Amino acid sequence: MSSWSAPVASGPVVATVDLPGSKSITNRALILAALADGPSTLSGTLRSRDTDLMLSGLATLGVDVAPAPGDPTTVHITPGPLHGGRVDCGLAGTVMRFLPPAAALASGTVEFDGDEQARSRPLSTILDALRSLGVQVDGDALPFTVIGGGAAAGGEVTIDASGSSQFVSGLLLSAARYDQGISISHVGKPVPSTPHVDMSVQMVRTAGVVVDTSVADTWRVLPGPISAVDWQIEPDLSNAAAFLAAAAVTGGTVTVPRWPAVTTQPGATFVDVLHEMGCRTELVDGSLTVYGTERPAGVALDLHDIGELTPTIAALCALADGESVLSGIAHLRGHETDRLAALSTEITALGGHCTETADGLRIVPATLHDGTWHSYADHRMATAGALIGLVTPGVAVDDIETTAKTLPDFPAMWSGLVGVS
Ligand SMILES: O=C(O)C1=C[C@@H](OP(=O)(O)O)[C@@H](O)[C@H](O)C1
Ligand SMILES: C=C(OP(=O)(O)O)C(=O)O
Repeated sequence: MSSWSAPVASGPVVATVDLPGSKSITNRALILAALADGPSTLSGTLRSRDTDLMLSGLATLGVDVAPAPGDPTTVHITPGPLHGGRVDCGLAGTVMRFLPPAAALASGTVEFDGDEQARSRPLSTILDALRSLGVQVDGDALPFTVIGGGAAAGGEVTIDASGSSQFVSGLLLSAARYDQGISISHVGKPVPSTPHVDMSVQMVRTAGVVVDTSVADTWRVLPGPISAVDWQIEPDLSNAAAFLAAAAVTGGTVTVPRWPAVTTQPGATFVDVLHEMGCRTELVDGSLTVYGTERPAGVALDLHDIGELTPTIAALCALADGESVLSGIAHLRGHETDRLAALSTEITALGGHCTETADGLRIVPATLHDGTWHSYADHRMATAGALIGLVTPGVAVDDIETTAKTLPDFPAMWSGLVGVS
């Protein structure tokens, strides 16, 4: 496994970083385009491991996927009759949870598998939901099989989506194409990452689908066509977080252009986190600029809605000038890796104090030292290690290549922050 010496900033980082498309928006747009009533074009498409797995999965099932010559971020999607095939989900939650409800509409058997590490990610909630909606599914985790009958009944289903918002989103995205639509009711502890559910609702509505959300924790999707839409994908604001954090830990200035004025991306909330830590931000002409302080302040934050930002925020907390408590994120144990265990192990190994609580982390800053930061095949663990290494000489991040899950250019972009090419 590779070892990447994290670049060290010799002073405040001053940079402008233009981020590629959002993983979450790209993979939703791809499902909707594949099930639409005509061809669609995606512009600003993220091309990364997670989104390329979605493109390949759809192509395997009979969708015509055509990147524009010379511009891989413009992708033409022409729906076709779906048939059976083998889908590799890698470690992508959006592929393993969004594609099975679409596969249920195929004529044929669709076999799903993924990385070894993906086999322990929670899936039974959505597979049980499909079974109760009239779909034949063998298995409760990867690998599993969906035996598509060319159509699916749909109807009402009650699920406990407290383990992942993606269970709700996966059903929402394909629901209109089920004979009776799907009415999803959630019963259990609160659904995490609700901005991601809002993103799904907003995008299916943009595609002309009727969704009734007037009852709390219930999403009633009426049956009907999904309209073809030419999707313009926003930059990935969750990937932006690590770069903005570079300003926070070096007292620098980082600007991200094309920052959407209105968005459902949870990454937008990172601005509030930075304010809480003592940074200043400014949105001018569509560009967001963060002005860092010398040392961010410790914080007490409930991250239930923005769990995917936790590795970046935890790294900031390890470099802060006071204790932090991050809560509401028990579900992160089912992310790419058990992120609570991984963060506490790695921060502690570099001399910090980070302990797991029942639903989060307690981080007491200490002077960090050199050492190896392990990534656990988790892109956001890798970027968190890079952030700590930016101000801690001698940090080597193993498997930095895992950032290709959502940002293949991360090592070069990060080195660019300190002027190393
Ligand atoms: O729907 C999505 O695009 C996502 C939903 C969230 O999943 P969880 O609700 O499982 O945290 C988030 O963490 C993930 O990175 C992307
Ligand atoms: C949790 C994440 O990914 P996934 O879509 O694989 O769940 C993430 O990107 O932080």
